[in-house]
Parts: sequence; structure tokens; C-alpha cells
Amino acid sequence: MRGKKPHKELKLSVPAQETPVDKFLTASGTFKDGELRLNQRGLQLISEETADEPQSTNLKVEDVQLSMDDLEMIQVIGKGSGGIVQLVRHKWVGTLYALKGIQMNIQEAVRKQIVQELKINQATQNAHIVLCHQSFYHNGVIYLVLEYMDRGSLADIIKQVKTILEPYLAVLCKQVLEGLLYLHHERHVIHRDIKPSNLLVNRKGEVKITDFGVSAVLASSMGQRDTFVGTYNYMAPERISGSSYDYKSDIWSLGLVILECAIGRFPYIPSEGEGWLSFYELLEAIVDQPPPSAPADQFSPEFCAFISSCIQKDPAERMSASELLNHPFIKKFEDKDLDLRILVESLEPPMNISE
Ligand SMILES: Nc1ncnc2c1ncn2[C@@H]1O[C@H](COP(=O)(O)OP(=O)(O)OP(=O)(O)O)[C@@H](O)[C@H]1O
Repeated sequence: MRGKKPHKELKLSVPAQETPVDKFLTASGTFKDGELRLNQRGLQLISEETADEPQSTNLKVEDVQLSMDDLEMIQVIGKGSGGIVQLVRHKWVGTLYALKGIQMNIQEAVRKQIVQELKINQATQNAHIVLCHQSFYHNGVIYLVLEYMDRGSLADIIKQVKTILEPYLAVLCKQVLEGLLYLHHERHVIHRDIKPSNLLVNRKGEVKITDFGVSAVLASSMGQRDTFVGTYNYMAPERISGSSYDYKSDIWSLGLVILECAIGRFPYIPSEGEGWLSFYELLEAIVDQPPPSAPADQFSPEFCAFISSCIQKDPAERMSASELLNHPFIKKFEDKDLDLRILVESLEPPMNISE
């Protein structure tokens, strides 16, 4: 088996229990799961105590509720494990949105992800988190109306530029850390799926975190009870080995992403001339091998130290988001007035859309 090409993205789908969709639908076509109500007129979260009371049809929405009829489809811009993401335009106002549709084939794990994503999105407002304007349920699909990030994801960017220089990495990383600081400290949320395709960029040079499908609100300590549907490449060793984990698992993932952007390839490589034997071999490498590091002959001491402060196998040795925001690598470029716009303007946008 040796000599095989490395897997690009290793994904594992856990077998899930199917529950008939009508278990979650009321007679009026409202998707209902615990404290969550979602229909064509929008989303409502109600407290657990009132969850079993008769349904109020009076859903509260902040603004005028969007429906499918208001949106003109432009094109598909992405595909994730939950469904497709389309670029849409508001027919009357002209605003562009990314419409993420999640098919309600209603497997237990998928349903949990959606409910989680809706709850976290509903409560989250930060300059470095992709805004979810609204959500609605339509014909068996749950839709999230997301802020459109017109330069796509970091995965799209590194496909084009191969590597990103340290000064830009510092600016980019600072924005992700601010998003993580908000999630960890203010919302007590572990994102759990920080990876290049979940860090989105716009033409203003803003970087924002998205995709809360597998995120978790940390109560006291987090065990290994959750099933995970997604990419394992960026997963921290303590999560792979089933130990308890916390916010620091996001820091590990961020470190790997930033190192990947710097060196132009996923940091774990198989031994010379050999491919990964299997998905499990990579997981084993993450758990058993020393963590990857930035080559000292190619990068500044500050950058190497920053990467090492993130990619520590012992989570207690990893810095927190707030500590990393004060790291010399981030500080070094803070007063240089560097704008990520300069980098993104030189790139091909994922598609040509005129607003
Ligand atoms: N708000 C958005 N603006 C612009 N593009 C987006 C937006 N949200 C998602 N996309 C694009 O759609 C792709 C798919 O997103 P999605 O969150 O469904 O899955 P993913 O993170 O790529 O994969 P997975 O579901 O396996 O985690 C993203 O990689 C990105 O390119």
C-alpha cells in the first residue's frame, strides 16, 4: 500500500440513526426540535420549559423575513457535507447573500448539526464571524441566509497563491484570533472545525470564521461523547485520542492552518517518497509523532515561536486566543498598517459577480 498519494481531506461519516422528518414537522409545516422552531417565516428559539406548549404561529423576526420568493439564484459557490451553498441576490434590494441549504434527510447527526448551527448563528455577532442574517425552512430544506464573502475561503486563496507571506499571515491570523476570542470567552463556544474552507475572506480584506455545524457550547468539561462528521486533518490530538478537550483544540487547528499557508502544504507529510497508508496512519501521526514546526531557516523566530505556541500536543502548553493576540509575531506587524486587501485584490475572485 506504500507509495499511495496522501489523502487531501480525510472525512469520516459516522453511521447515523434516521428519524422520519415528520417527527420534527408540525401540521403547519414548522420544523420543530426541542427549543427550536423554524418555518417559512423564520426562526424562533423558545425556552425548554415552554417547548411542549401549543405552537405560537407568531414567530418573531427582527426585520422583514426573507423567503425563497425574494431570492434570485445566481450560482452554486460551494458544497459541504451538509449541503450546497449558493450565491443569491435579493430580488428587490439587490443585496448578495450566500444561501446555505441543508437537506433534511434527517439523520440524527445531521439534524443535531443543523440545530447547533442555527442556535450558535442566532446568538453570534462579531466582526470576525460570518453573519447569519436569517434562516427559514422551505420544502424539506433548512436555509441559512449568510453574509456573502466574495473572495471565498482561505482554501480558495492558498490554491491560487500557494503560500502566504508572514506579514499577511499575521494580519489574517489576528482577525481569526479575534473571532476565536469572542467565541471562546464571550460565547463559550468551541468551534471544533477550524480549517481553511471555514475561514472566509472578502474584498475588504476581512477574514471571518464560519460553519458552526459541529461546534459545541462548553458547559464545564467536554468529553468524547460527540460524533463528528467532517475533516479530521486539523483535529487536535486530544480529540483524536478521545480525551477531554476545550477551547485549546481550536488553537491547535489554527496553528496547523497558518503553518499550511506558510509552507504551502498540509504540515503532516508521510516519510520520504511514501504516501499515507490510510486515514488511520495520519491520525496516528498526529497523536504519536512530535508536532510539526515552522523551518527556522525559512521563517522568522517570532513566526516559529508562534506556531510552536499553537501546535503543542499538550493543550495546557498551548497559548489561548488572548495570549496569542499579544504574541510578538502578531505585535510585530500591528503598527505596519498592513491591509489584507492588497493580497486579495491581486487574486482572482472565486467568480465574477457584479453588484
Ligand atoms: N458566506 C459565504 N460566502 C461565500 N462563500 C461561502 C460562504 N459560506 C460557504 N461558502 C463556500 O461554500 C463552501 C462550502 O461551505 P460549507 O460550510 O457548506 O462546507 P465546508 O466547510 O467547505 O465543508 P464541510 O461541510 O465538510 O465542513 C465553502 O468552502 C466556501 O467556499
